[in-house]
Amino acid sequence: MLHRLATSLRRPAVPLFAAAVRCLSSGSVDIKVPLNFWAGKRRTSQEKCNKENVYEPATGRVLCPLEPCGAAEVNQAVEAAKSAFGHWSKMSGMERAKIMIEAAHIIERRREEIAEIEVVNNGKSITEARLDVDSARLCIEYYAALATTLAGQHVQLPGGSFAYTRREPLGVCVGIGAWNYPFQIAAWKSAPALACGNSMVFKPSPVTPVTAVLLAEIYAMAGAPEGLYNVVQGGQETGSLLCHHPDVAKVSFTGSVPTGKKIMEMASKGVKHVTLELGGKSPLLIFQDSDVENAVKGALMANFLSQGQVCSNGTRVFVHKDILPEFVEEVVKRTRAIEIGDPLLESTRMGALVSRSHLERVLSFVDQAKKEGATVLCGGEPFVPSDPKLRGGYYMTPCVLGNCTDEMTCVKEEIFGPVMSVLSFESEEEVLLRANDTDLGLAAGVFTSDVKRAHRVVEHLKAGSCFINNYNITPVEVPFGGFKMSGIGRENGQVTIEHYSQLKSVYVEMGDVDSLF
Ligand SMILES: NC(=O)c1ccc[n+]([C@@H]2O[C@H](COP(=O)([O-])OP(=O)(O)OC[C@H]3O[C@@H](n4cnc5c(N)ncnc54)[C@H](O)[C@@H]3O)[C@@H](O)[C@H]2O)c1
Ligand SMILES: C[N+](C)(C)CCCC=O
Repeated sequence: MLHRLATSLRRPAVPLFAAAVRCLSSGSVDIKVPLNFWAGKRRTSQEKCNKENVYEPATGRVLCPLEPCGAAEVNQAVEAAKSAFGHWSKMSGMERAKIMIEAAHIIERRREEIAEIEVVNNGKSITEARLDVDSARLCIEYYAALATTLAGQHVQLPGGSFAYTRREPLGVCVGIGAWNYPFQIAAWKSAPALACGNSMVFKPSPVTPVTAVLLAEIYAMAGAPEGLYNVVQGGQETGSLLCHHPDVAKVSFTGSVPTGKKIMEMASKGVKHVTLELGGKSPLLIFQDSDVENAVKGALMANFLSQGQVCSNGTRVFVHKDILPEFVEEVVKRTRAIEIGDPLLESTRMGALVSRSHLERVLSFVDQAKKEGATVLCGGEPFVPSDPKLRGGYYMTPCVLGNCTDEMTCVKEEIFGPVMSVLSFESEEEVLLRANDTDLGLAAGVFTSDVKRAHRVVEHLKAGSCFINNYNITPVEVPFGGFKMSGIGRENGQVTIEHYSQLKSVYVEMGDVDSLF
């Protein structure tokens, strides 16, 4: 039975999964239910350390306290996952798929409610949050379908002997998420893990702890065994307990490069499998033969989704010098027109950044850019909406920086906010060298109407996800992940099955043992 999230409010209390109608408004939600979940139930943590508040970015109000899990709770969650693994891993792919498809149906029916809660906790616009929920659902549907196809190989050997391979699950997998796509990340990790027969303990970012628990309730409602997908809340201490836990077989992490390195180090102690989805500073190359209207739209998609807090963002926008004035005029015009404000309103296109400290960090990058000689072509200022209830929210105007050079901090470092740096280039050879001059390699894009140039350029770009004449589209059928320091492993697509399973080879002798001894 679903818990009632929310909401002793200034308005009537609303059960989370009450009805598929719009029910929340910014500034009206208090979360009163526990956010940890294991062995089929929401749980309160007994841990006394590291308590912190969870905020609503749109208003700056406290939503709830975060109750982090300590060693005792982490052990209970892992124990629950171990127990579920025993049962789940023995089910057929068809049986697992049935439950996952049911979970996807629940998500489809509850789309609006899940999206609203995501907005309240994350600050992104409701329009984007709905698309994130759709991506989560599609991912679960996709891996449910793949679960039914998991199979091994038969290999004929001399004398009638043979071998076969079995694709087996890893065991208890840990997922650790970032705050920019809380529900989507939880689904992108759990769907392939569960499809392969694993169980999962997921730790969301302490900044956005709310919607991963909804996913736990959804899997439970769909008929998953108790303990199949569990949620423990907390920050680095809880994450570290999970990474070191001897009963954990794999850690799948989404977050920053520095934390990713620590995760890999911790996992290496137990020789655990890792997937690392890390940061980026991706280039977008716009050639003189581009359709400029589409290139401008692509640059906006590459920079301003989720208030610019997207790992794959193409924040280094290289524009051929012949079309630079035309491009800049149009991109600035459209950036100025982006409607900022209450993320729960349909008309809003940019909501609030995730936290006060993150907003200040992003604004400090704009100040630094000015000091280093970049020109602010628009935005880059704190924004205070006229609605009094939003005055404490974490808003800024989306920013386009001109006159940028490769050495500037804004061009070198991941800002993770709505700040686009525009650079000029003259030749394909030159721009490729500059585009690849980074330790990161998550994504890259190219706009051109020359099909040969498009493929030639993509071949030379050192990035895991490349876009031709579009940007930041991530269909769940297509693998997603980074080159270089942007990560290890992939999410989505068929290949991810290999990252959540292991092969067993079985040799079968049909004759006598031919012993050398
Ligand atoms: N490649 C991708 O798919 C992808 C997607 C989203 C975000 N990101 C990256 O994530 C970053 C922003 O997210 P963030 O600020 O939440 O990242 P972060 O690295 O600060 O935190 C990510 C998660 O790791 C946990 N964590 C922190 N220290 C830990 C430790 N020592 N042991 C175990 N867990 C620990 C955090 O609590 C959080 O859940 C950006 O760099 C962005 O590019 C990457
Ligand atoms: C769906 N997006 C916008 C491509 C985001 C992918 C996940 C990275 O932060």
